[in-house]
Order: sequence, then C-alpha cells, then structure tokens
Amino acid sequence: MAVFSSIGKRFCNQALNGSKPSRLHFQSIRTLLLQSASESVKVHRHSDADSGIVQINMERPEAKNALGKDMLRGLLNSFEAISTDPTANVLMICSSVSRVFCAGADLKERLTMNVSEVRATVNSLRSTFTFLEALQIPTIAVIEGAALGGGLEMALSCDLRICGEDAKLALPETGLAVIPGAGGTQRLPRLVGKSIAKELIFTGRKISARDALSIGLINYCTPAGEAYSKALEVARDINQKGPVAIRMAKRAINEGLEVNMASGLDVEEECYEQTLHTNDRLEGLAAFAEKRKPLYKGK
Ligand SMILES: C/C(=C\C(=O)SCCNC(=O)CCNC(=O)[C@H](O)C(C)(C)COP(=O)(O)OP(=O)(O)OC[C@H]1O[C@@H](n2cnc3c(N)ncnc32)[C@H](O)[C@@H]1OP(=O)(O)O)CC(=O)O
Repeated sequence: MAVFSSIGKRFCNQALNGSKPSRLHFQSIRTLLLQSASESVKVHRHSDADSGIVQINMERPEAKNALGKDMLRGLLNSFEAISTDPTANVLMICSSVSRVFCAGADLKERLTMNVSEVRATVNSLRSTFTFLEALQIPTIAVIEGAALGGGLEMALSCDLRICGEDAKLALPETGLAVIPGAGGTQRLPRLVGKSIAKELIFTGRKISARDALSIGLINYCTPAGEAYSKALEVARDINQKGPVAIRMAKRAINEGLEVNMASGLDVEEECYEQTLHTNDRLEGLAAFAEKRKPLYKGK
C-alpha cells in the first residue's frame, strides 16, 4: 500500500508526551506510507531530499508497544521489505505511543502459552532482531520513555540509539525469572562491557538516558521530546553519503569485529573493493574538484 501522508506533529511519541516541543515538531515531514505491515507497525518513506530515509512507527498504545505476535510479524515483514529495497539508505525505528518506545515481550500473551509456544516465540524474537541487526543499511532507534526487555533488545540490534532524557532503559527479565532472550545477553556486554552488562542484567535496574550515555549504551541524550529531531538530523547526514560506501562501512565494522585484526583488515579490503567500481566514487571526486555537493545514485 502506498499512501501519501504527513507524519508532522505526530511522527514520534515525543510530540505527544507533554514535554517542551522542539522547532522540528512544527514542521510537516512529508512521507509516503509504504506499508501497513500489521495493525501496529507502519512503514513510512520520507520524501523529497529525504527520500532514502525510511521510518518504522510502532503503534500499539493499549499495550505500550509490547511485542505480541501481530507486532512481531509486522516488524519482521517491515525489515524484510526494507532489506530488498535498493533505494532505502537509512532506517529510523520510532514509537507513536506517548512515553514509551517498547515495553518488551507481551506478558499477557505469554501467560496463555505453553512451554513450546514460549520457546518458539522467544526464538522468533531473537531471529527477528538478528535480521534487523544484519540489515545492510544503518538503523537508528529513536527512544522517548520506556525501552524495556525486548524493547531494549530491539534497540541494541540497531546501529545507533538516540534517547530523550526522560527515557528509561532496562533488561528486567530476571525479575520475571527468565533471562533476556532476544539477544540482550550477547549485545549488551559487547556494547558496554561484561561487568556493567552483568550488573544491569542481574539487577534488572532501570537506567536513565544520561546514565546510558555515560556507559556508551546510547549515542545521544537529547532534551526530552527531541530524540526524533536529533535522529532525523543524523539520518539526513547519512542519507547524503555514498550509499554503497555506507553499506560497506557497516559490513566492514560488523564483520571485522568478529575476527582478529589481520582478518578484519582483509574484510576492510574486500569492502573497499566494492566501492572502487562505483560511479558514485567518481562523482565524489568530480564534486570535490567542481566545489559542489555530490549527487550520489548508489551505483
Ligand atoms: C524479550 C524477553 C522478555 C521481556 O521483554 S520481559 C518484558 C519486560 N517488560 C516489562 O516488564 C515492562 C512492563 N511494563 C511496564 O513496566 C509499564 O507498563 C511501562 C511500560 C513502564 C508503562 O507504564 P505506564 O504506567 O505508562 O502504563 P501501564 O503500566 O498502566 O500499562 C498500560 C497498559 O499496557 C499494558 N502493558 C504494559 N507493558 C506490557 C507488556 N510488556 N505486555 C503486555 N501488556 C503490557 C499494561 O498491562 C496496561 O494494560 P491494562 O490492561 O490497562 O492493565 C525475553 C522473552 O521473550 O522471554
């Protein structure tokens, strides 16, 4: 489905949470509703100079964006569609629900499941977030309010995390007598180190955006309500770069960090090679020589 829409004032929950609005809240951001992946997941494409920026909005207010079956299916469908779209350059994952990014696993649905259904659901959460992490394009989690359990695990699967200062982040699963099962035990320590990750997972403690910034869990802590504006600024910056270069830089970093330095440098060489034969590389040099902005086509 493709419907022109404007996500202007309600593009993300920060516009609804009663906090002081930033200038950007009053801009109408023109987007195209590409896909209603499910009742609770909507995919928008930004237009004009921002085409290349794709945005997923989670919209399940009655359950604070908890990851029930419909939401999870919608997210996976969206990620799959974006993975095959050569014109998508950067993805922002947002919430349309006030004061919450995502409340994690759907605990009411979970109550009705037997052991094998729980196992299948957790496996599905884990594989969906692994798919998200493996997307070739940069991904940004835009967090205002609560990012808890599976909600934080989704954000951990993104490349960047940008939070309003009222955000609260936690992996509270041990308080429910389970462990973070959607990648949290693996991605959190890789990001913040073993010792801090253990403390956060053992205690389930909620931390503020400022504390999250200080331990390297997030990239920016903005004034409350301004995470979206900052994320859009970063997305616009990325969207203007050579698309093949951005994909190759992400691949080189992700694959290189899983191996030793010598093999990592081989990965870098292989990724550089992919940029060598693009018209965009020549366009970058021509634009420099002609003192103008480059116009990249992703080829
Ligand atoms: C991925 C794996 C595990 C997990 O993710 S475990 C889940 C971890 N998440 C939580 O423990 C969060 C629980 N929710 C809250 O702490 C709060 O609801 C909130 C998100 C901080 C919001 O608080 P607020 O006061 O604004 O709202 P309410 O608490 O009144 O909630 C409104 C409404 O939403 C329902 N709800 C909230 N969270 C969930 C949820 N996770 N699942 C289902 N429903 C949720 C809440 O019950 C209220 O509904 P009512 O019918 O109105 O009571 C690993 C693995 O998979 O195992």
